[in-house]
Amino acid sequence: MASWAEQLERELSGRGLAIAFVPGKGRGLVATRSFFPGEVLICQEPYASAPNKVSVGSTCDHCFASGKLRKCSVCRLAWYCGSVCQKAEWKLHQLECQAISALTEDRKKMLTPTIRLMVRLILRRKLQIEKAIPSSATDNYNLVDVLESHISKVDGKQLVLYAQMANLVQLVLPSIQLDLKEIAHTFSKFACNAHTICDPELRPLGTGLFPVISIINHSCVPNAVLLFEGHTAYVRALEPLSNNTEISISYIETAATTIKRQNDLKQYFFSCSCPCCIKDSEEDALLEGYRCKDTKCDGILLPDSGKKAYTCQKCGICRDGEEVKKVSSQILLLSDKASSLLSSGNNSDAGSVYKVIEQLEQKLYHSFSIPLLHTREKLLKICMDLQDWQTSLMYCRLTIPVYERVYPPFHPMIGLQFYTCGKLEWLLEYTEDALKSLTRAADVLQITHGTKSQFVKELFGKLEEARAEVSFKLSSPPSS
Ligand SMILES: C[S@@+](CC[C@H](N)C(=O)[O-])C[C@H]1O[C@@H](n2cnc3c(N)ncnc32)[C@H](O)[C@@H]1O
Repeated sequence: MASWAEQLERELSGRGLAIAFVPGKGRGLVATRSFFPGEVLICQEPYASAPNKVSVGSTCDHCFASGKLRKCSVCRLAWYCGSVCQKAEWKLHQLECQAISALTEDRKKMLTPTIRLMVRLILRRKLQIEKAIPSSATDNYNLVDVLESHISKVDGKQLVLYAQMANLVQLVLPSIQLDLKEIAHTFSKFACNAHTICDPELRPLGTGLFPVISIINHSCVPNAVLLFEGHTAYVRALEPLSNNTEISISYIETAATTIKRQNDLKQYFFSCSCPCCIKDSEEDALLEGYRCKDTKCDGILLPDSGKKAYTCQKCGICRDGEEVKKVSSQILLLSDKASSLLSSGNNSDAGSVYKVIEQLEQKLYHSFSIPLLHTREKLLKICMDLQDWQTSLMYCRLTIPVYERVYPPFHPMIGLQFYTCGKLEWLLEYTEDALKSLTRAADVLQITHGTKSQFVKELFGKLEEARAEVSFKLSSPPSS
């Protein structure tokens, strides 16, 4: 019988994929035929998954769907959207349920999503070993066994934490004799291999381990994107891929300076050398850059030594370092106030403070700067929550040119922002604008999310409605 590795190789080859050793990166996934933009390269259900804290009770433990859910009456921790999911999880949850129910209330509180992910992983492996549930070429523990862990590079403090977490897992599963060192090692694998399961609008729902998808390496300018339908992970091509191309996805938020991106990648123990990370720092200066004193100039400022002054790289005008420092500290002070208002649920007052911050940031930063973008994103969310559609639309429109600058053309964030813009325009009866925005959204999202997803089908429906409305308006005689 073929080994699990040969079976996996065969399975991948049938899909036009192969595992290759990529210098400096370890294993990687490579295309062995061409793929078109939007084509699914690979899809996989999680080997193990767990909802995050916010999603418990609002997301089905099995399929990650939201809606009306029913709680497991025994452990009172697991939630399911219906009997199909409850049945699909039953053999695993039965063991999990017994373990959780035996815990004291204090211990139950220690069941973080990561601990639960580990418990479910161990139980799944046990059930597969006992052949109580099936395994396959892409669904077996051997794939988890060979995942990169970087355990030798993990610092002492983190190792202690992993050891404590392993002890806790043993307390949850007292009937299974665990190798605590191996469990700590597996926690380290989670850190560089687990993926955040998101809904179609990229809101995080939980964490999952998808061991075949984990073979895909990172790039800040990826040629593929990982998204989810329910709990199933889909990797789609973002551009035409030819034979022998290494497939890459992004592990992090890429709308950030190189320093920030490299910092976010630290948990994966590598330094990215993608084209975006090795090019000169002009783009970085723009992303975190201050604006020129001349409001008509769109130049970027670079600091002189000692940051006593900042000089515009376009017109040469200088901005005083002290003035920049003063505005920056005003913003910092207000940001603390705004975020504490926001976390106490006072959206209206938080919105007022963020509006002041946005005004100050407009004076300080270049219009493409990331801090200004983030403030406008917060204001968009707050105004949407307050149902202030007109102001929401204003902030949404302001973010789009920045998104188009900082993300590649087929990035889900661009599609989603056009979608939000289109829905707001539709609501405010700017029908022609809505049609344009929804069309732009559909162009991007049918590549990133696929034409068959419910989310894109709904978008197509709205687009049809907007098209019909615009052509009706054009064909109706103007009222006298
Ligand atoms: C999710 S795994 C990807 C598969 C991995 N290469 C393997 O051999 O199993 C993440 C790990 O792959 C490596 N990696 C991913 N992207 C990389 C890149 N762009 N450059 C160097 N190493 C990378 C790092 O070791 C990282 O911790």
